[in-house]
Amino acid sequence: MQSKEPVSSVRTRAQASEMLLCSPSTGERLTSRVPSSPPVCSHDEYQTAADWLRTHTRHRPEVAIICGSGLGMLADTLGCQESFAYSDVPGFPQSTVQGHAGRLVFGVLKGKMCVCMQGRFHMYEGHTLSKTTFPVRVFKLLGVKTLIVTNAAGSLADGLQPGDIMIIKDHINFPGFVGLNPLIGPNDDKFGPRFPAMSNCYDKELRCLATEIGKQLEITGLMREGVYAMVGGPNFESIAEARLLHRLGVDAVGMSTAPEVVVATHCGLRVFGLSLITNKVVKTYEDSDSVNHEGVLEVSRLRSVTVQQLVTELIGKMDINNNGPNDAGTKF
Ligand SMILES: O=P(O)(O)O[C@@H]1C[C@H](O)[C@@H](CO)O1
Ligand SMILES: Nc1nc2[nH]cnc2c(=O)[nH]1
Repeated sequence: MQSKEPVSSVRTRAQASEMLLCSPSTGERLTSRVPSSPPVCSHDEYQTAADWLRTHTRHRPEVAIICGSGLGMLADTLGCQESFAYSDVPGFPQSTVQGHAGRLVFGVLKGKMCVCMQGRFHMYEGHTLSKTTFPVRVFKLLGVKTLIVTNAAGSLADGLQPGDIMIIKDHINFPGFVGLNPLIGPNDDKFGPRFPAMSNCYDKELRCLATEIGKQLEITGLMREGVYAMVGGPNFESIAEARLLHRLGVDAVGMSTAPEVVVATHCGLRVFGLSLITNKVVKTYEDSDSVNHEGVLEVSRLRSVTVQQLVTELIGKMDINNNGPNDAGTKF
């Protein structure tokens, strides 16, 4: 049977989800956004941000770096710096988490033009996934070829200790399993295909190069490859959740990265990712330890120089013209 509701009063999905966030008694809005994928950003919004940045800096970055919790000091090592507060860049959301400064820093590292996000956006902050990953598409429009993602994560693997560096070999995007994927919504063909493969999303050559650099820096004892799983957060894992993740073969768990990597892979960027292990995830009821964000930031800061050295050497040695297996040719 056809609905008799006039067209003007038919609610869009976005409007309906907004209504669910209103107080039933007063109609007052309880929160501004839910982390459901739509509404998505338009191509014009990415383009506006990229154009704004192009007119405000002469830097033309080839490599983009997203700094994880407490790892933002990497941006301070860029030469010939120019930086912008996220609040000044059209369309950029704001960072709300301690340890994420909220600055976009352009500069040169080992002769390569880079742009570094001193602070990322997380789904649990209330950003839509489209906004969470907004900078990645802006970087693509700016001409970036390689994305480096770093994060702080808790370890489930017995061999990974706080202070260790896990090169991300693959990820499990748990929010994606329940429909929280940044690519949901109309596909923007200018960025990539409707159904992108994710089987090569962490570039093998860059992973091997990082392992070689680890040997030169004499930090192989701290390094190994592993699988990162993204959960929604903001709470850390219950013991039953930790055990589940462990049984599923997850080596490290965090609250970011996977959406950025999905969007980067979709638009043909070559990706390298690493997790700094900041804590062991509690897996037994006898263990009285408990994780907190301050502890995460403390370990990140203690290891940030080592992470900086590894990333800097990687950038210096990477072949910028090799776009990896996901590149289907630039469309811009
Ligand atoms: O931005 P990342 O993934 O490094 O941040 C991790 C996950 C949470 O945001 C926070 C928890 O301490 O650190
Ligand atoms: N989900 C999750 N994120 C983290 N980020 C840093 N440590 C952790 C952790 O133990 N769990």
